[in-house]
Amino acid sequence: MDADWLPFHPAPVKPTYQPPAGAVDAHCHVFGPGDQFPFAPQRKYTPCDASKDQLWALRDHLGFSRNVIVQATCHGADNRALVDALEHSEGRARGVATVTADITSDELAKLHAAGVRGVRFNFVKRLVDALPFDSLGTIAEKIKPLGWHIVIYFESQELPELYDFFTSLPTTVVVDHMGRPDVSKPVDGEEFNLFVKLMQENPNFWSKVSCPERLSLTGPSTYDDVVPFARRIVENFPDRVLWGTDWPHPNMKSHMPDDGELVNMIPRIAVTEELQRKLLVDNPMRLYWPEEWQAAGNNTGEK
Ligand SMILES: O=C(O)c1cc(C(=O)O)oc(=O)c1
Repeated sequence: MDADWLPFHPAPVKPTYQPPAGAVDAHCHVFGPGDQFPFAPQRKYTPCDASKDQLWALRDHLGFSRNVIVQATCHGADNRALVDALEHSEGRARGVATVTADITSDELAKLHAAGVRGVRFNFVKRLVDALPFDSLGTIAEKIKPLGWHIVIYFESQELPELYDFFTSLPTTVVVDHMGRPDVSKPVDGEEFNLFVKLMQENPNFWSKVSCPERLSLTGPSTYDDVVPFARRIVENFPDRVLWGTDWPHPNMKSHMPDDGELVNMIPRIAVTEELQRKLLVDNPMRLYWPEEWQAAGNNTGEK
């Protein structure tokens, strides 16, 4: 692991906020273990191991029922650690993979059988060698028949340039971490308004209201400065938001968040029980477990 790597919190508090039954942690990762699932040669960081069993223990401790595991860039397009976790989740985890443009329909079918429902593309320059413009179009066409969605990770200052490209994507698109707003800027200022416009004018766009620990400038005691940004998204787009811990919090340099305290923030960003239920249960179930959601008598609605 890198010399300056901060490992995840060893003993998060038991949250005082109790999530609704069936809550989904819709953004988390597994790392390795490296001796079983080696990290990618082209990775930009070498993390600590963070295994599936440690993830399940955290899920139970926090009062959650399910996980959506997102392929971390340190594993590149080698999805073996992700697939292994999904296959040992007893149906309680779905995945978002990273694939290359030459992926075959057989390989996609295998990922689907394991529980993958989306592909992730990274536009954060410190995490990748090249931005995935060319491959994204090809891959989008390949995944469309499977009903998968695209997850994109980018930083707010890049959005003006990427806007037209993103809005041309043909599937449901999920944005990681609210498009990483600069929370020192006004919540109703030009920069965040552009992200709100993206969500407003493109009903196929969803947002994760995650990662206060990455975005906050005021720091870990309350992450107060992130709350108005997350609330604005939750209240304007209650049916298109997801929440996740981001465990094991790759590349945190300033501090390591307590995952229990992150859960305690949820009622501050989704302030009614109805908003909390949509954020933590209805929305992730519709997107990741639609058959089960429908079989239980719910409407799958617009994805
Ligand atoms: O900001 C990050 O460093 C980061 C990295 C990764 C990854 O390496 O996959 O995923 C995240 O959600 C966030």
